[in-house]
Amino acid sequence: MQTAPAENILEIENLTKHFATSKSLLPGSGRSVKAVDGVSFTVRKGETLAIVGESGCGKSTLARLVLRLIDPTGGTVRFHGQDIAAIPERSMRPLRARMQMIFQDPFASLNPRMTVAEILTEPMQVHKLGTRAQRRERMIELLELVGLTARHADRYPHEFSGGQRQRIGIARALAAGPELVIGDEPVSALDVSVQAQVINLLEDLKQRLGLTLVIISHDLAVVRHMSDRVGVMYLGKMVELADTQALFSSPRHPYTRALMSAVPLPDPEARPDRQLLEGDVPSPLNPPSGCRFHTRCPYVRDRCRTEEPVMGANDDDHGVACHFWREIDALPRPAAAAARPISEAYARRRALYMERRALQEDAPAL
Ligand SMILES: Nc1ncnc2c1ncn2[C@@H]1O[C@H](COP(=O)(O)OP(=O)(O)OP(=O)(O)O)[C@@H](O)[C@H]1O
Repeated sequence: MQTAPAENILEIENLTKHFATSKSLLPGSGRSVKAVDGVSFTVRKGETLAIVGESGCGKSTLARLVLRLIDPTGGTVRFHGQDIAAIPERSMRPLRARMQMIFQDPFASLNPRMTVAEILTEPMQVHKLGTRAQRRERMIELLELVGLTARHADRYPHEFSGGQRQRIGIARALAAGPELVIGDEPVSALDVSVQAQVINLLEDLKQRLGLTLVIISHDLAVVRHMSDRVGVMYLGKMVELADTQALFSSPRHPYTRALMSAVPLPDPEARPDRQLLEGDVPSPLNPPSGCRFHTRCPYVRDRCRTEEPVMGANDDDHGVACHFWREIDALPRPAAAAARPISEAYARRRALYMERRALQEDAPAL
């Protein structure tokens, strides 16, 4: 018996955002920041999809485009089949309740002049949900859902710790009952000891409320722990998309391979063959021709300089935008951090680290 394929909650096709620079306003100058440049992928109902990549590769812009917080330059974003990139703002309003965002910085994203009760009831008011009494009741429910209590309702954001503020940010995102939640670096501003608690909370809420999550992160450990699938971005392009297990055990794109081998491990002697990327990420104002990664790729060939590789879904659902990934895959693999068998020493230190993290003690750096 065949199982039905998972329903797609989002279908993103050829999504593009070029930001005009002051120079590009001059006719014919053509200078714009190609922040997101022809990205296509789907998000399946109930999954956690992570988007990873270095700073400036376009992750946050992608998140904002998906929620239509900014308008795309081109492409489509279909939410349950409806292209939200094309509809007027007024038609977007009811959809906003169904798609919400958790921001990176819980210090900046909560209005310091509002009480927690006001912060959490505001989205319900905006979306005209329930009576005043029902909203108050729901606000208390939300607090309890994220591990706070009714006692916290009349306090102001500055009275909370970073972790508690992020819990309030999560409760606010859940207030209008969304199906899709996008977390833009949801734990990267938090202390390591608090990160694990917030990650666990997000996973628990996802299960209990049947949410679909998209997590934007540069932290491969967070991504590996939380996600079902991972998309890797480089300079405005998606270069690889695969199940988390497949991506970490056999990364195909030279960029993904390098990204993973750059993850620091506790035992430096265990990784003499670490593959470091040379040079800086080129400017998105003037990205390289052909494959955008060719200027830093250790396997570059002539074709890469002129012809752009396109990511097609392969038979096993592991997409990669590289002309030569098959040949590269057949070469001896540089020890990708996540792919190598974990040594006993590393496993012991990792277990100790996780234990301390759970106990909220000062954890030694990994
Ligand atoms: N409003 C804007 N105007 C002009 N350029 C922008 C704007 N927003 C983002 N950019 C540029 O677009 C590119 C992608 O930025 P984005 O914030 O999406 O990257 P990111 O991967 O999320 O990086 P980070 O992790 O540092 O936030 C960067 O070069 C950035 O400078």
